[in-house]
Amino acid sequence: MVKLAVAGAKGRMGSLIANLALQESDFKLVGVTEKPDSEFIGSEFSRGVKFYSSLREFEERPDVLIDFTTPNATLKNIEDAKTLGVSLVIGTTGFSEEEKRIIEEASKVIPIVFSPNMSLGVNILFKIVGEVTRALKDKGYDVEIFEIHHRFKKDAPSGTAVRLAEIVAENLGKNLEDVAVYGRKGLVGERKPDEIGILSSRMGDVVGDHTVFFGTLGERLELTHRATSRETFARGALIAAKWVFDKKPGLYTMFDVLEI
Ligand SMILES: NC(=O)C1=CN([C@@H]2O[C@H](COP(=O)(O)OP(=O)(O)OC[C@H]3O[C@@H](n4cnc5c(N)ncnc54)[C@H](OP(=O)(O)O)[C@@H]3O)[C@@H](O)[C@H]2O)C=CC1
Ligand SMILES: O=C(O)C1=N[C@H](C(=O)O)C[C@H](O)C1
Repeated sequence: MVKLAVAGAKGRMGSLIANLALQESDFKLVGVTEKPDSEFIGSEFSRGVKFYSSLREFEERPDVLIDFTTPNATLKNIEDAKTLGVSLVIGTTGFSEEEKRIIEEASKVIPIVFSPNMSLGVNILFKIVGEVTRALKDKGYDVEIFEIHHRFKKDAPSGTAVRLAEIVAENLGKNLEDVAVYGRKGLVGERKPDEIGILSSRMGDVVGDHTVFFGTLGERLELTHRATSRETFARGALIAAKWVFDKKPGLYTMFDVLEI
């Protein structure tokens, strides 16, 4: 049985993950967290499980912490997880390059699964996009990435769109920041052949749509993933928690977890 902690348990993802974990006999939910100034600290989440302000306050040490919060909160949790020897599943997005390096450093001490998207479908999309990019390289195809999310999302572009753009750039032998174009406005001139366009929309309750376009003169190929329920991410995070708890320190992705 995996002793589990869930960060940000009042949030859209945190609450779903914690509630699903309570229904699974493979997990014992030993506590959940919210912001230190939250009115819920000290109160009951469900079935005797308490809200804590940090991992350090837990009465029972968890094996794994699942974190879908904000970059600042995740960085704090990483420090506590390193001190206490707790494995991590990080689904939070919106990290700077410097913050990603901190996660990489921490993975020398504890095992970390870090993925901007825990759904099987998107991880298959990551694979396919790499393959298609290699197949169409130097054949005159423009690559553009579109993403749509709900109006409450704080970071843009989505972590998934950034990862898709990185995969395209890696497979074209480019450095993403040299070729990325984040939206367009004004007299921007003709599209350069090696640009990777990344466009974000926010509306209503869209759970998460991602499309990678490969367009040339006379045709375009569109690879789309649409999430219709957050359960797909939450179930992926729980699979990752079961997988990571007895692993050696290292930085892992859902490719490792799902063996794809
Ligand atoms: N990898 C994946 O598959 C997926 C990743 N995500 C990512 O997960 C993150 C969270 O998304 P979502 O659940 O929609 O966001 P929410 O805003 O609904 O949830 C985040 C929760 O974390 C809480 N929080 C903030 N600071 C702390 C802290 N210091 N300690 C504990 N809790 C804290 C927030 O509290 P408060 O509201 O009071 O600030 C909130 O309850 C985003 O980065 C999102 O992009 C989302 C879906 C799938
Ligand atoms: O904030 C969200 O909701 C989501 N965020 C992730 C991202 O930024 O890629 C994954 C998913 O699309 C939902």
